[in-house]
Amino acid sequence: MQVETVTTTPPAPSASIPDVRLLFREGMARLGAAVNIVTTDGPAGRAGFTASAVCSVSDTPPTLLVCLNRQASVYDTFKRNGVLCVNTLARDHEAISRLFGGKTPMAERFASAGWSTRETGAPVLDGSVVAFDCRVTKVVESGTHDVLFCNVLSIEIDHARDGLVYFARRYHGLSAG
Ligand SMILES: NC(=O)c1ccc[n+]([C@@H]2O[C@H](COP(=O)([O-])OP(=O)(O)OC[C@H]3O[C@@H](n4cnc5c(N)ncnc54)[C@H](O)[C@@H]3O)[C@@H](O)[C@H]2O)c1
Ligand SMILES: Cc1cc2c(cc1C)N(C[C@H](O)[C@H](O)[C@H](O)COP(=O)(O)O)c1[nH]c(=O)[nH]c(=O)c1N2
Repeated sequence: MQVETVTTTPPAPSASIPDVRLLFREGMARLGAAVNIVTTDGPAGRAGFTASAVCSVSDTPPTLLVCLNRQASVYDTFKRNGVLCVNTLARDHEAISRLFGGKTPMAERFASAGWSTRETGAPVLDGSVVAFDCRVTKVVESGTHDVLFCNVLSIEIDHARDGLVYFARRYHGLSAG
């Protein structure tokens, strides 16, 4: 896999940083976001985690980004495989979001649902609202996270599925109709 990596310098440690961190999280808790299971498979094996830090970058070429904490257990697997699928969750997917967002063993996470594959081999979740099958083309390190820029190779949409958002540290359903 050939990816460009850009590194930013983190701010110098300061006694006030823990307060800023808590305030930042408090603020971000009020910025509602779709919930996704981001998966990968390949030479490094299969892995997946719950992610709300996912967003559109460009439609030409179709590009989205995913922010992944470098301390996450799945980090090395994603880094080595270089492919991923963003599976956007539906209203009835709260339990699987909790499984992939906790310290659950990987086999148990994947045993909880049905999966298929498209171009990259990354697992596509049965019943997702939309699934974006992607190749990672660029990685930017920023603070505790890597920002993964992803070229979207194929998209599967289910227009009938209700959505799921995470707001104020709770899950909320969204009507599709
Ligand atoms: N972007 C992320 O890495 C991210 C996002 C959501 C939740 N989480 C993790 O899930 C757990 C529960 O989160 P919660 O939302 O219920 O409460 P929380 O108070 O830990 O987080 C509130 C909000 O802050 C942001 N946030 C949390 N941790 C972050 C991190 N390490 N880096 C950047 N942004 C972060 C997210 O937008 C989150 O919804 C925590 O362990 C949290 O770290 C991580
Ligand atoms: C609603 C919600 C949203 C997110 C997360 C959690 C939850 C509950 N987590 C945390 C991530 O899912 C978690 O670190 C791992 O799946 C479990 O940790 P380990 O895999 O055991 O390290 C998370 N992590 C991350 O690196 N980027 C993200 O965007 C998010 N978003």
